This record gives sequence, C-alpha cells and structure tokens, in this order.
Amino acid sequence: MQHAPGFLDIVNEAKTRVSEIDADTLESWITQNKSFVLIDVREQSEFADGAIAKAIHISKGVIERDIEKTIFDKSVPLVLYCSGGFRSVLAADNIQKMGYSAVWSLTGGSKNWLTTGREFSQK
Ligand SMILES: O=S(=O)([O-])[S-]
Repeated sequence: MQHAPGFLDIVNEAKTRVSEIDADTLESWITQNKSFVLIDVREQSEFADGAIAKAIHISKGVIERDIEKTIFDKSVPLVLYCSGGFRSVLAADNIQKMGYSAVWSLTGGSKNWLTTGREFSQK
C-alpha cells in the first residue's frame, strides 16, 4: 500500500530517533535466545491471522496506555513490528519518549519477514 505523504513525513521524522533492526538480525536474536521482548503493534485482527513466533500483542493504538502495565523494566530490549515498518516506528518513538531505552523497529515489518522466506506462527 502506498502511504499518504503526511503520514510518511511523520514516520521519516520519527526515524531520525528510532533504531531499526533487519529481519536477519531479528532472526538471529530469536535463534540465539537473546533476551528481548518482541511486540506486534498491528491491530488485533491482523495479529490473530498469524504473527512472528513469541510476539506479544500490544496494538499501536494502546501501546502508550498499556506498555507500563506489561513491561515494567524500561531497560529491557524491545523489538516492535507492524505490517510494513511504518506504524512500529511511530510506536517506538513514543515509548522511547516514555523512557524505554533499548527499542528497535523491524525494517519492512512482517511483510518483509514473510517475503524473505520466514514464517508466522498461528495465534
Ligand atoms: O504499513 S504499515 O503497517 O507499516 S503502517
């Protein structure tokens, strides 16, 4: 989907503050059992159709409201993903402003995860 220019403007502005992680690196973190929390920020209906294994779901719409009830330690590494890697950048930017200090957004999101030969687990 081609995103609207105003949306892309705020995503690109947020990207100046947000670190991104590529699918190869995320896969190696999963394989190595690295300690981090993977958060799917898509809508509940998208998550229900399948998600990256071990991901928890906190949608972008409620992440600022709910994350402190789920992730108490703000130094825990967090990897956020959405469908295309845009919404997750905005969510990552906001939770960094709340004090989370080790946050990444998955480049290209779940679409890139799938098109590069990786799979979802069913939720
Ligand atoms: O397309 S998107 O899920 O990155 S907003």
